[in-house]
Amino acid sequence: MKYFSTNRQVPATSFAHAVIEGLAADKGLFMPETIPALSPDFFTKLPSLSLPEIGFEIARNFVGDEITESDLRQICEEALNFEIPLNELDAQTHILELFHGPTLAFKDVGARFMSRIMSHLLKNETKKVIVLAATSGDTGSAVAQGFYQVPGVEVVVLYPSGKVSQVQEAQFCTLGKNITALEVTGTFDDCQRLVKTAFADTALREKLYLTSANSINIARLLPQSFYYFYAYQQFTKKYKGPFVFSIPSGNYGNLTAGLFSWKMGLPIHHFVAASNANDTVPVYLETAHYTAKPSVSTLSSAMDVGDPSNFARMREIFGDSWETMKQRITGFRFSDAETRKAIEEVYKTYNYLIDPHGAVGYLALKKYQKEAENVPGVVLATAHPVKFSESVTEVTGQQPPVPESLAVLLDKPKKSIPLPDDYQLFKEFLLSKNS
Ligand SMILES: N[C@@H](CCOP(=O)(O)O)C(=O)O
Repeated sequence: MKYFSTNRQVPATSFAHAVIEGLAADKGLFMPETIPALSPDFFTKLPSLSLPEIGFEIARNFVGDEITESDLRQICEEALNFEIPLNELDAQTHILELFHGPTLAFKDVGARFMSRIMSHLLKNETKKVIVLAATSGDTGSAVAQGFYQVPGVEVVVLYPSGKVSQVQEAQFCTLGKNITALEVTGTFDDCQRLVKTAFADTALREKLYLTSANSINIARLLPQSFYYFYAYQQFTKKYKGPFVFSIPSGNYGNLTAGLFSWKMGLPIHHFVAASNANDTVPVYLETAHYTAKPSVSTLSSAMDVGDPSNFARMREIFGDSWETMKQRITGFRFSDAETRKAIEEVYKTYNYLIDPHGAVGYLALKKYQKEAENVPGVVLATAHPVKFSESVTEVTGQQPPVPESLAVLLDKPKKSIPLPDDYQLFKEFLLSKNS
């Protein structure tokens, strides 16, 4: 399988090269030349496959012979070693709990898979690799955890100062060793821009071995498709007929991974893109105009993205046709006041604590069911409520229990380096890592 850049200014390349490069030199995102339709045989055996087996069956189509089957199987087994239960609130409302991994967010799936793939591909590399991750909260935690103490790898996490939760900050600012957190004066989009500028800086890349751990990296994105199959498997054990996925969206990696699953043949009826005030994609779906805008701070802060990277991949999937995209995806936006009300409603109706991102997903599902079609839906619950304890407790009066592993981090001193939103300063910092 070859991978091309969405900007089409560089030649198509191998899986290994696309993963190690992260972002193409022309600032495009790597896409597989085809998204293969999975065989009827795969769908026949899907009901009895475990999550790691699903991961292996999917990944082998994208990896080809660049990693042996036994190594790929082992990577899937190690990376996907936690539960992703589908919780039924009622027949119309299902919650896919993606937050049972080590950092309590859906990013654990992608980051654990990617860190193992990268370690495998780089096992004979002698140069130090610098993994860059821009984060609005969850990616930083999962990537830091995934690469912590991996020999030969330095992780640099850029996050917007004051715009992530206390728990998220503790997860990537207390580890030390090969993990450095840069606290940027700016927004997530500023962090993402700094990272993308570094990738396009050929002089810098001649000196440093850089790669990306955001969903711009195909090895971070691909595993996010695994759980759509897993959710489908669980859902269809009990229900027949069409259902939709409602996806809390920021950088749109999660929704793009869902589109990959659909292209691979998973019968997903429709996608609901659930957004907060950072509604660039819902506005596009309504108007056919994509206009990146500065992100604004909201309660669902991990989704505070004004210029989502994966929109370039979404465009590719739909052949740049707005009409076709809009037939498959409906976008909604919700305010913080609505999000708070949804957290309260879910708690009072179902005795279930949902975090602000899941709450936006819940709202979008309910709106879709009311305004478009009343089919059952699966909301992707992207983060554990304890990661957003402040708002969940304030609204419900219930404090989500703090797992022991997290309590330990919360007691540790925060280590971060302040960084103005200035590319030259960022570059100097990166160069200093080379010494
Ligand atoms: N919501 C993200 C922002 C980065 O998204 P990614 O999926 O591209 O890594 C976060 O929590 O950091």
